[in-house]
Amino acid sequence: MSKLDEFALIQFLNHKKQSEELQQKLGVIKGIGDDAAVVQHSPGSQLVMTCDTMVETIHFNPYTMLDEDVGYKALASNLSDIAAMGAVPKHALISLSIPKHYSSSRLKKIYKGLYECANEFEVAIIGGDTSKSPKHLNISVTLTGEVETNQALLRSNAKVNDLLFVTGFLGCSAAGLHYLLEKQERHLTSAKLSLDIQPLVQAHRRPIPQMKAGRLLLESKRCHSLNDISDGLASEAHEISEASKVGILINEDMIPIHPTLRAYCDLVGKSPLDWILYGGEDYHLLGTVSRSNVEYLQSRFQRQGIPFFILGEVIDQKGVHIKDQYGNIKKIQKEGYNHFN
Ligand SMILES: Nc1ncnc2c1ncn2[C@@H]1O[C@H](COP(=O)(O)OP(=O)(O)O)[C@@H](O)[C@H]1O
Ligand SMILES: Cc1ncc(C[n+]2csc(CCOP(=O)(O)OP(=O)(O)O)c2C)c(N)n1
Ligand SMILES: [Mg+2]
Ligand SMILES: [Mg+2]
Ligand SMILES: [Mg+2]
Repeated sequence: MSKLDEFALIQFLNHKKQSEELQQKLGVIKGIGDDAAVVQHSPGSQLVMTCDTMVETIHFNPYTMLDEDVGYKALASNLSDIAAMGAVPKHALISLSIPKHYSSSRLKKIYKGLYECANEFEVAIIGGDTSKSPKHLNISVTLTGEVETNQALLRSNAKVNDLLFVTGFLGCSAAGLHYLLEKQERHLTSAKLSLDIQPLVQAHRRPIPQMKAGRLLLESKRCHSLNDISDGLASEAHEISEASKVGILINEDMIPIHPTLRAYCDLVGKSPLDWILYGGEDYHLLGTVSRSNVEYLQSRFQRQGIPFFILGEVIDQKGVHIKDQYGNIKKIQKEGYNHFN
């Protein structure tokens, strides 16, 4: 038996299992292979659909997350995929599998966090499903969104000579996770955290889906490709590179490093670059834009108070490459968070 690999498995499960005709007949504009699917809806708009799961022990445990955070992040991670299409979120269905030992007060806390996120980003929770689980809690969210016809921002449109941008600091969530796993204290509240660690833990527990940035990018009509960062910069850059059949060159000197991340890395002897490239769960948007449109987008983002960092470019040599401070270029592998690895 060969070993499981997440990306190979998804490819295998879905490779030519349905005819193009059937998908076309059912209005599929973009099926498997992006942050969300796009299907024909009404004349002016298309429906966007995504689902993501959080599993206790894999995505969270009592040392890393409070119950409210689990609910909040389960929806926030789905919102991030809707943002990565440039779409507006609409309706959500929640599926819960609950082990016997969970109390109703814990579930109420999970739902408190879930509704907090839903109300903040104007998502209607319209249903779901509930079952018992043998051991661990599992929360799955299916989220819909709406986008103007044929305007969804795909991974597959990056053009050689584009510049690569990101909408915020990376690596903070992975550093926050590292801190929480080392600390080994159950249900650690934010009030008990020192100020210098709070931004990292907050980035891990309460990621902010980049809804405004996604819409700004779509409405500007100047963004070529877009992806959200759930598995790390390296992995998501590879996804753009593969889908667009181009290469990506990241300039190490241009990668923004949050001062709190730098300070924490100095303290624990870790490299910020490792967490930035391979950590994941940042939920910022990574995309490409032609050089002539960078200034325009930079000023639009600045006016909205949203970060917009240029960190590389699109090249015609396949793969993802990184240039260090001495000008040396090396290839980076598609590593990062991969279930089963
Ligand atoms: N079990 C599955 N069956 C069918 N499609 C899947 C399955 N798991 C993932 N996919 C599809 O594979 C693509 C990649 O999924 P994923 O890596 O989870 O994306 P993301 O990181 O944006 O959430 C998406 O288009 C998703 O819908
Ligand atoms: C206890 C614990 N261990 C490890 C992690 C790290 N982790 C788990 S899943 C994941 C990647 C994101 O989740 P995934 O299910 O791959 O989401 P998707 O890419 O489908 O959006 C990371 C970095 C964590 N969040 N919690
Ligand atoms: Mg995604
Ligand atoms: Mg997913
Ligand atoms: Mg993933």
